[in-house]
Amino acid sequence: MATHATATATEEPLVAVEGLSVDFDTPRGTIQALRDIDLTVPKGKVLGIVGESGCGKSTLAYSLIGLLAENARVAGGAIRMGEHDLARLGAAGWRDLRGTRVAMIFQDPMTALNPVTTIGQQMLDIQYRDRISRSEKRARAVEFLEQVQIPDAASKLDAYPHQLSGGMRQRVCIAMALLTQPDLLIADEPTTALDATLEMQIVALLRELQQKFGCSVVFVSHHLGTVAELCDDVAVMYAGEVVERGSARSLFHDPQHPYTQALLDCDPARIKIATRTLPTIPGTLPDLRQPPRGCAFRARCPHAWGRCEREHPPLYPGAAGQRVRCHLSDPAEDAA
Ligand SMILES: Nc1ncnc2c1ncn2[C@@H]1O[C@H](COP(=O)(O)OP(=O)(O)OP(=O)(O)O)[C@@H](O)[C@H]1O
Repeated sequence: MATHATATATEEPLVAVEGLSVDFDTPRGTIQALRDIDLTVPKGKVLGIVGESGCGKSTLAYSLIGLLAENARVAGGAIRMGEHDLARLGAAGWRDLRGTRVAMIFQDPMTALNPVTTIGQQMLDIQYRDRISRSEKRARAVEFLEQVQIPDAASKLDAYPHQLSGGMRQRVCIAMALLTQPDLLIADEPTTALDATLEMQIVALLRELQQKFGCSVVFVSHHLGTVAELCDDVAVMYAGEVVERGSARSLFHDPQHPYTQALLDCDPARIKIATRTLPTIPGTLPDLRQPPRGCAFRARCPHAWGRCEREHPPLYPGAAGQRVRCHLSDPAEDAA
C-alpha cells in the first residue's frame, strides 16, 4: 500500500481540534459521543479518520461543518480555524463559512443533491455568491464537471440526479464541493455506496483534485486500504476518543495501539490466508452513556493489566512519531 509523506510538526494547521467533547441527549441518557478529542488538520494535506461503527467518526466530521443533530451538545473544547471557533459558531457564522471555506461530500450523494432540480441548476445555485453572469457560471459548472472527469460534461447540466449512475452522482457532488473552493473538504465515507472499482477511481480523483486545489481534506472511512492510499495523516478513533494518531506511514507500518493493531489484523486486504469469514475484534464497544473509567479498550485488549482499569491513558509519544493512548507506550513502563 502506498502512503504519502506526512506533515511536519512545525507546519501550521488549518484546523486545530482542542479537547472537543460532544454529547447527545437521549431519553435513555446522555451519550458521550466525542470525549476530549485533540487533533489537527494540516494545511493542504489529507487526514483520515478510521474506527469501528459507532466510535464517533461522523460526529467529528459533522462537528467540523456545524451539522450536528439537534440533540447534540458541545460539552467542551474548541475547533479553531483561523479566527473562528467552529464548535461555537452560530447559524449566521456558518452561513458565511459553509459552502465557502468548509464543504462536505456525503456518503450518499442523493443526500446532497436535490432530486427534482437539474444538475446544472444546482451548480448555478451553489455559485450564488459569485458576481459573474449566468453564462459564466454555466461555463464554470461545465469546467468543474470536466475536472471530475464526467464525460460529455455540458450535456449533464440538463440531467436530473436519478439519470446518473451512483459513481457519476458522487463526482457531481465532488465538483459542487470544489466549485466553492473550500479550504477544508470533509468526506464522510464517500465511497461506501460504490463498488470496489468505482471506489478506487473516486479515491484517485480525490487525491488528484486535492493536490490541484491545495485544500485540506478530512476523509472518514472504514476502509483501511483506502485510507492508506489517500491520507497523509490518520487518527484512529475508539469509543469517542482518538487512541492513536500520526502519519499514515507510521500507523500502517508500525501501529502501536492494540486497537490499531487489531483493526489492521481484520483488514481484508492484509489477510493472506483465504477464510470464509472475516475476523472481527472480539467484544463490543463500551456503553457511551457510561464510558469505562480507565482505558476504554481494556475489555477487548489482549494486553490489559491492572493499570488499564485504574488509569485513563493520556496520548503518549509513540516509537514512530505518532501519539498513542495506551499505557504500553508510557516510557515509564519501559524504565520500570
Ligand atoms: N443524533 C444522535 N442521537 C443519539 N445518539 C447518536 C446520534 N448520532 C450518533 N449517536 C451515537 O453517537 C455515537 C457515535 O456515532 P457516530 O455516528 O459518530 O459513529 P461512527 O463512527 O460515524 O459510526 P458509523 O461508521 O456507523 O457511521 C454512537 O453511539 C451513536 O449511536
